Amino acid sequence: MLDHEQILIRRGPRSGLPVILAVHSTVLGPAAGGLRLWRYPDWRDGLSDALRLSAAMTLKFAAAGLAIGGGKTVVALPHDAQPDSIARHDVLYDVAEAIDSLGGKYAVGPDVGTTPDDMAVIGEVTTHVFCKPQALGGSGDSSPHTARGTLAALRAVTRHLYGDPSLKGRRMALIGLGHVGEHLARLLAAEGADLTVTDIDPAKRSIADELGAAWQSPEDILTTDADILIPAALGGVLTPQVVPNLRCRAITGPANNQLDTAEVGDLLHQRGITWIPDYIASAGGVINAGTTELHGFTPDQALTRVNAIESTVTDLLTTATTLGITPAQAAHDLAHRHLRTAKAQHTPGA
Ligand SMILES: NC(=O)c1ccc[n+]([C@@H]2O[C@H](COP(=O)([O-])OP(=O)(O)OC[C@H]3O[C@@H](n4cnc5c(N)ncnc54)[C@H](O)[C@@H]3O)[C@@H](O)[C@H]2O)c1
Repeated sequence: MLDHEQILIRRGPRSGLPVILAVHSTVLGPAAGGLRLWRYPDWRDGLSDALRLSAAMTLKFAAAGLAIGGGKTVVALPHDAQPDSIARHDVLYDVAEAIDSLGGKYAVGPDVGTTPDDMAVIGEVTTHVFCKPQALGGSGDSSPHTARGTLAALRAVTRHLYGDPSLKGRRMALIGLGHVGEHLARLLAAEGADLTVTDIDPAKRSIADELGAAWQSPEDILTTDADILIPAALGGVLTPQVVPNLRCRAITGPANNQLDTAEVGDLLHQRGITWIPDYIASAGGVINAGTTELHGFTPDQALTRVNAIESTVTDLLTTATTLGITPAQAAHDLAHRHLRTAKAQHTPGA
C-alpha cells in the first residue's frame, strides 16, 4: 500500500537525471528532508531509498516533537558516475524547480552528497530550503549538531548498560569518518572514550592518528569487540548474516536506514544487543535547523533541545524494559502517538 502523500518523479530538464521527491506526510506540518545525490545501480533503487528515507523523516520529526512532516529528495546518479563530473548547477536547479512546484508542501536541506553551499544555489530558485550557509541567513552545516545529538544518545545508552553516562574508557567502534563521523570522533575522544574507527577512504586514517584512535578495516570493525558500535556511514550495514557475529552490547549511530531488513531488529533483540533507531540518534541536525529556522530558537536553546535526545533515549529504554518491548518499538509508539494527536486535531469533529 502506498502510504506516501505525494511522489514527484521527473527527468531533470537540464541534467537529464532522475529527480525524485517523496513527501511522506504533512500531518505534523509542511514536510522537510534532505537532498541525497548518490549513485544507484538503477534509478528505481533511488526511488526505493527516497520512499524509505522520507518515511523515516516523518518518524524523526514526530519523535522529536517538532511540527514538521517527512520528505526526501533523491537524485539518482548512474552507478558508474563520478559525482564531481556532473553538472552540479543544472542538477540543483532541476531539484529547486521541482521543489518550488510543490508550493511549500516540502522544503529541502543537505544530505549525503550535498552541502549548505548547494542549498544556497537551490535558494536562488525557491525559498523552500533549509541549512543555507549562515552568511546567507541559514543554519549552515547540520553535521556538528547531528554529532552532538548522537553523543547525547550514546550517553543514555551507556547509562542503561553500565549505570553511568560517562563515556570515559568505553570502547566505541565508529564506522565512517565523514561530516558527522569526524565530529563525533572528536567529541568522543574529548570525552576519553576508547575509540576504534574506520572509513573506506584510507586518507581518513590521519584523523585516527590525530585522535589516538585505533584503525580497523571496514570489514572487520563490524565484528570488533566493543561496548557500542556506531554506524555513521551509509545504510544497510546490519544484515541477518552480520548479527550472529557481532561482539558489541549496543548499536547507536547516525547512519540512516541501518537495518538491511526490518527482521534484523528482532535478531538484534534476540541476541540481547540494544539498538536505538537511527531516526532518534541522528535527530540533532534537524532539531537544530527546525528550531532555529522555523521557531526562532537561539543557538543555546537549540543545543538544549539537541541534548534532550539523552532524556528521550533514556525514556525509550525505560519504556522498553517496563513493557518488555524493544527500544525501536518504543520509539515507533512515541512517534505515532504524536502523529495520532496531530491527525485528531486536524479531523473535523474530532
Ligand atoms: N549530515 C547530517 O547532519 C546527517 C543527519 C542525519 C543523518 N545523517 C546520516 O549519517 C550518515 C553519515 O552522514 P554524513 O553527512 O557524515 O555523510 P558523509 O558522506 O560526509 O560521510 C560518510 C562517510 O562514510 C564513509 N563510508 C561510506 N561507506 C563506508 C563503508 N562501507 N565503511 C566505512 N566507511 C564508509 C565515506 O567514505 C564517508 O567518509 C548518513 O547515513 C546520513 O544519512 C547525516
